[in-house]
Amino acid sequence: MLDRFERYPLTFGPTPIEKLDRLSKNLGGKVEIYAKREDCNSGLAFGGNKLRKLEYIIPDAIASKADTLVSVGGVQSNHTRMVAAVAAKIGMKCLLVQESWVPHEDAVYDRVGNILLSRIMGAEVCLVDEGFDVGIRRSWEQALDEVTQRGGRPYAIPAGASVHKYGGLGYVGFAEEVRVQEKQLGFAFDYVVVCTVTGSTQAGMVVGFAKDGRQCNVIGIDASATPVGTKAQVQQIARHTAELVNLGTEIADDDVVLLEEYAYPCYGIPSEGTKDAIRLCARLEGIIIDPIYEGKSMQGLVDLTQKGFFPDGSRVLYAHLGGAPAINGYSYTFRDG
Ligand SMILES: Cc1ncc(COP(=O)(O)O)c(CNC2(C(=O)O)CC2)c1O
Repeated sequence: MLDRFERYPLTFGPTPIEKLDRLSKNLGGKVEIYAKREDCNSGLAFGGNKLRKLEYIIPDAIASKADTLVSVGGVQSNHTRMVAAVAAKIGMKCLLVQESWVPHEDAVYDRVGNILLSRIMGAEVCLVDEGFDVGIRRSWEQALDEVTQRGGRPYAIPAGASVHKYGGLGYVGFAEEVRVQEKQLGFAFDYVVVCTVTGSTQAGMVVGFAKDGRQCNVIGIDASATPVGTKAQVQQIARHTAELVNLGTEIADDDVVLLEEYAYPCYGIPSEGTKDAIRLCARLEGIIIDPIYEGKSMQGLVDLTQKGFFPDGSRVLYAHLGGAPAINGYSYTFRDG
């Protein structure tokens, strides 16, 4: 599906799929839970899902003769950390807008984790007091202008690299990769569970799995707490990406399955259920997930399994998209473990 698109290698290659035996057993043993470890996909600054997306965006950045990657996220954005890492790797400058997306309680929230890593990697980090939104940000547009006014040549990467014209391609590739691994495993997964915020991860999966009719088996767990806007963005990106790769079939609104009930209390703040899911995953599988994103998709996976959403015998693939560094901004939240 992606043969005609240039890919700039930023990852180690196919990410491993591992069976989560202890978690599966703890949840009743009727559903087989596996994880695809996108969090271990690269040596670039702890990796994660944005690098799979950026592999299809960076060729365009290089071809445009840009000298500065410009992007945006919350203070503990994984996306901006990965943009900083890629800029360092390919020898470009990096300007990051970090907005106040999270009403955090931790005194060191803007000094540890992802934002610390971005600073160490040499990105210019601008804290902007603007609230959360998955769409195009005025602060980011102003940053693009700023680079131009300085005589630089900016390359625009929107939040999560999602509404970028190539933003969905990486996770079309994810689906292609899973199909190859399924042949090796000798079975096909019945469901894929994925965290959704700016939308191109799920959108790419929907398009990629539409190739074999499994688009509705991609279960998006909303972590934006703005589900109407996020779902619309996933649908828009999926339709655009389907055209780009000549899918040959329409992506219908209902092809995007987005569950809203685990995003509470708001973007970036974990509920007790989220914190329990983080502890369960850590204590049963030694796998670290974060309070902003994967903690909420794991909360969804646990709850859905416990209430019988997946028929007995289902094989469920949990996409671990990364995000662990952000947990350092939640030390107060987890002060009791
Ligand atoms: C670890 C992790 N898991 C899932 C997601 C959601 O992916 P999408 O934005 O493609 O829907 C992010 C995104 N993070 C954003 C960021 O700024 O880091 C784009 C919001 C993520 O980092």
